[in-house]
Amino acid sequence: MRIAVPKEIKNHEYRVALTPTGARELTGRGHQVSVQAGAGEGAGFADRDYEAAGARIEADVATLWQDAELILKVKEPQAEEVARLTPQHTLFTYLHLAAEESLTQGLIESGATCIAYETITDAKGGLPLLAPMSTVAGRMAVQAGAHSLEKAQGGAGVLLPGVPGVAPGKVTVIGGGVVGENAARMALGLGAEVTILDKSIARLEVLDDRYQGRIKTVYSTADALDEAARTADMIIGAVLIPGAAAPKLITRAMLADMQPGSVLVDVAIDQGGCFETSKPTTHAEPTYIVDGIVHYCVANMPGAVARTSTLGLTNATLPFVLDLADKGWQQALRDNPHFLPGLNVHDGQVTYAAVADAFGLTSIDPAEAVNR
Ligand SMILES: NC(=O)C1=CN([C@@H]2O[C@H](COP(=O)(O)OP(=O)(O)OC[C@H]3O[C@@H](n4cnc5c(N)ncnc54)[C@H](O)[C@@H]3O)[C@@H](O)[C@H]2O)C=CC1
Ligand SMILES: CC(=O)C(=O)O
Ligand SMILES: [Mg+2]
Repeated sequence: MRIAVPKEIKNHEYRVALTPTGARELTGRGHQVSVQAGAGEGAGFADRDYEAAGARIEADVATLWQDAELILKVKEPQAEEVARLTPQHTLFTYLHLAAEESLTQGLIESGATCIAYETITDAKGGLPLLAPMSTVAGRMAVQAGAHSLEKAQGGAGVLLPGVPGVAPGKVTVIGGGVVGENAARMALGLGAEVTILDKSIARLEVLDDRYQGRIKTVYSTADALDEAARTADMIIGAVLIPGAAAPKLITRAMLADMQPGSVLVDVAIDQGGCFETSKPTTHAEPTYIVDGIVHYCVANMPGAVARTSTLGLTNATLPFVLDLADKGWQQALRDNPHFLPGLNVHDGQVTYAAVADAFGLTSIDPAEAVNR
């Protein structure tokens, strides 16, 4: 198979979808790997490292895309990348389509086969290609939020651990999955008072057992959200309904109940965000203020720690990449029921129901697409 690895072009995105180690696995099986010149630089991989792994370096981005069958990326395609997609391409990357109607439309019109990392499942009910980046983003959320609490950033001037004689700051995490647990762990490590809200009792049981009362667990209701708004110095949004647009859990009206200079960190922004006042920001300008509340809404948080993130992400994606290369997308998805829900768009049709629902489109069953 002819495989292409473009250089990521989203703002301050330094990850790359394939390491030289991964390239060596692919070329060793007889596949042709072309890597855009400089694609690995931000993650610490030089062109010569890919060449040593048997890959070709391609300087011309148009040629790279035109020659490829399988395109490996990290972030959802940007407009100029969507324009390069054709029916010959299988695209494997994060897509987060429910948050972006124009991207969804662009992929439909491209005719390409588009498989999302974030909707692939595992036998334990998890999302194994989202989890490593959720771990990174959860861990970063507290450091981003703590910085945002400083006065120079518009924050309330609260130091999360407090000092002897001064109580620690309060952090509430909404959604106790991978992002939420990792954020809570970091906040706990900093000495903050930490509460996790979740709709899943089973998940709250796991967290309660794991942290033995050091983290408060609360069933997520409108009352619990009101209480969080009134009391928390920092609220971290970490909910997910796989593939779907995030529910808006903190409304603009609720900002009036928050202490001025409190911080909202919306990690769920890649699925549209779980605060009404959230809008995607970039690492170049990560925060903005609404009604005195600092908002941090970077949609590619792991891109800032590209070395760690690239290694973590590609450990998880490589087995799926090898399957796509060896078998082609149809057979690979037919053979693995957990790979199948990764298919989001094929041949002009949406194949993931929650994405279609977000925009009032119709979808077809991915099983129908792979058996055509
Ligand atoms: N901004 C960024 O750079 C990144 C964002 N993310 C995003 O973070 C979000 C969370 O991801 P994960 O932690 O991996 O998901 P997860 O599936 O592990 O956890 C989500 C949790 O939210 C809970 N939940 C769902 N609806 C809820 C509600 N109404 N109230 C309270 N809890 C609710 C679920 O029960 C689950 O425990 C996703 O949107 C993901 O795409 C992940 C990585 C990077
Ligand atoms: C999951 C995601 O959006 C990211 O890693 O950028
Ligand atoms: Mg996005």
